[in-house]
This record gives sequence, structure tokens and C-alpha cells, in this order.
Amino acid sequence: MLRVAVPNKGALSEAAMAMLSEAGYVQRRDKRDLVMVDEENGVEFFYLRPRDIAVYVGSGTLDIGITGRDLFQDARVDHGAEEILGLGFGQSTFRLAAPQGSFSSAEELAGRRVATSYDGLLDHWFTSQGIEDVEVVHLDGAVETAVRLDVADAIADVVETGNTLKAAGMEMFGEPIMRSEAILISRHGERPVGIDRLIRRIQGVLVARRYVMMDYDIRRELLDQAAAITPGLESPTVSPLADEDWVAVRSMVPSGRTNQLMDELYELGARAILVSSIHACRV
Ligand SMILES: Nc1ncnc2c1ncn2[C@@H]1O[C@H](COP(=O)(O)OP(=O)(O)OP(=O)(O)O)[C@@H](O)[C@H]1O
Ligand SMILES: O=P(O)(O)OC[C@H]1O[C@H](OP(=O)(O)OP(=O)(O)O)[C@H](O)[C@@H]1O
Ligand SMILES: [Mg+2]
Repeated sequence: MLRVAVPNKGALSEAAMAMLSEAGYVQRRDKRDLVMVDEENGVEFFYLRPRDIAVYVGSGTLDIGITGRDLFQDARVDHGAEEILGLGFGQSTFRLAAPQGSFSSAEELAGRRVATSYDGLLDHWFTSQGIEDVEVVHLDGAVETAVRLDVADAIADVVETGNTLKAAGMEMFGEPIMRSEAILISRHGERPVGIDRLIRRIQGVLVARRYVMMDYDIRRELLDQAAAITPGLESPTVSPLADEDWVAVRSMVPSGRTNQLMDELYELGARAILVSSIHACRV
């Protein structure tokens, strides 16, 4: 059986389970369940702390898992596991922050103390930037309070809306250290049975979420121009209409651009433009 790691709580848990359910896998109903066997699909799901998932997959105990890119880089098991796919949820940035007016660039942190829960990631980043003698202070959470309590001069933490920092009287400075989202990770090189099918199913969910189906009618002589607006994944489907001067076109388009594309098509002369959502797909 394929052994899959799923975040058991925190910011990624619900969305990860929703994505797996959408991909046709059975997920646990009770939050206390640690393992769920999906007999029909030949997959065993293990519900683990997202921070630990990189370790399980990196060591080869589990075949594939969902975690955060920031957590994966923090765990530094890159030699054992690799990112296969960004999943488009759990988006955040990892940023430096300090009480208003304290610092304006990362370079000013040389010789200072910076608190974080992501010390592996932060240590590595300071080294890569050539910023020396930074004392990285590890804290388990609630990092925003570290400066007020004088265990650090600045912090580095996950920022989603920025509300937590603002409420703590802190401001961000410097460029983001990294941009994160939930990712699928697996062991380098190995392809256990069933893994390709799971990846394909997840890719199907991503495409179904990111694309919609667009249908329209267009005069035959304008088809090339219309196809350039909606090229589809491979190429649009073109069907004849009873009126030989017109054709019907069907194409997948990015869901975020639907209205712009409809405007462009209408202005070109397309009519009966319909948009429908994609329930599931395999690309
Ligand atoms: N608003 C957010 N707060 C925290 N993590 C977020 C947020 N949005 C996205 N994430 C992502 O979720 C992951 C962190 O998950 P989680 O919150 O479970 O970890 P944790 O903070 O270490 O755990 P806990 O808060 O339970 O101690 C990271 O990959 C992070 O980038
Ligand atoms: O930018 P925002 O939308 O405000 O979200 C980011 C905050 O959320 C997380 O904290 P969490 O609730 O996980 O607590 P923790 O710090 O104890 O992990 C993270 O550590 C930030 O503090
Ligand atoms: Mg947290």
C-alpha cells in the first residue's frame, strides 16, 4: 500500500484533506484517528504534524506527503526528499519583523538576536546572504512577543494577512525571505506503486480548480483569432453548426481571466459565450 502523510492540524490540515477527498480518496472523519486505510485505492493515510512530515518522507518511512514549503526547507531533508508539486493553498510569506522603526534592512541584523520557529531555514538564509554573527533564537511559537520580553532584537515568522504582526506593534522590513504554500513531497528517485496515480489525481484537482470550460459560437473566418484568445491546454475543440458560416468552440481557460476573455471574444464577434466549472479532470 502507498503510505501518505497528511497534516493532522494547523493551517494546512483541512485544505489538505479537502484536496485528497476531491481526488477521490477516503479521509478520516474523527480528528483523533491517526491512520486511515483507503482499501479501494490501496492507500494508507497517516495524520502527522506538518513539521514532522518532511522527516518521515525524507527518511523513507512514508512514500509521499503534504507539508508547507517553509517547513520542508526548515527540516533540511532536501537530500532525502523533493518537492514535486505546489498545491495552491496555505500560501504565506516568511518575513523579518521588529518593533516599528527598529530596522530597515536585513544587513542591520549582523551581530543581533533574531527569534523564530524556523531556525534551520533562517540560519541557512543568513549564511546565503553573507549576514554574519546573527544569533538565531529558537522559539516554539508566539514569536511576536520575543522582542518585548527581550530574548531577541527582531523576529522572522510566517505572515499571511499581517494582522498578527500589526496587533503586536511590529513592522516587516527587508524583502520576503521566502514565499510558501502547501506542497507535495516524495523521496528522490523512487516511484512506489500507486504514486503516479495519486500525483495525477491531485494534478486533476488543481486543473479543475484553476480552469473553467468556455463555449462560444464564432463566424468561421474569425476562428483563428478566437483560438488565439482561448488556445486551451492543447488546442480548442471546434464543431460545425447548422449554419455553415459559424462554428462552435470549446476550450479550457484560466478561471481568474474569465471576464477579460469573454470581453475579448465578444468584441471579436463571438456570441452565446458560456462558462461552466470543471468538476473533475485528468490531464
Ligand atoms: N496564517 C498562517 N499561520 C500559520 N501558518 C500558516 C498560515 N498560513 C499558511 N501557513 C502555513 O502553514 C504551515 C504551518 O502550519 P501549522 O500552523 O500547523 O504549524 P505550526 O505553526 O508550527 O503549528 P502550531 O501553530 O500548531 O504550533 C506553514 O507551511 C505555513 O506557511
Ligand atoms: O499574518 P497573519 O494572518 O496574522 O498570520 C500569521 C500568524 O499565524 C501564525 O501563528 P499561529 O496561530 O500558528 O500561532 P504560533 O505562532 O503559535 O504558531 C504565524 O506564526 C503568525 O503568527
Ligand atoms: Mg502555528
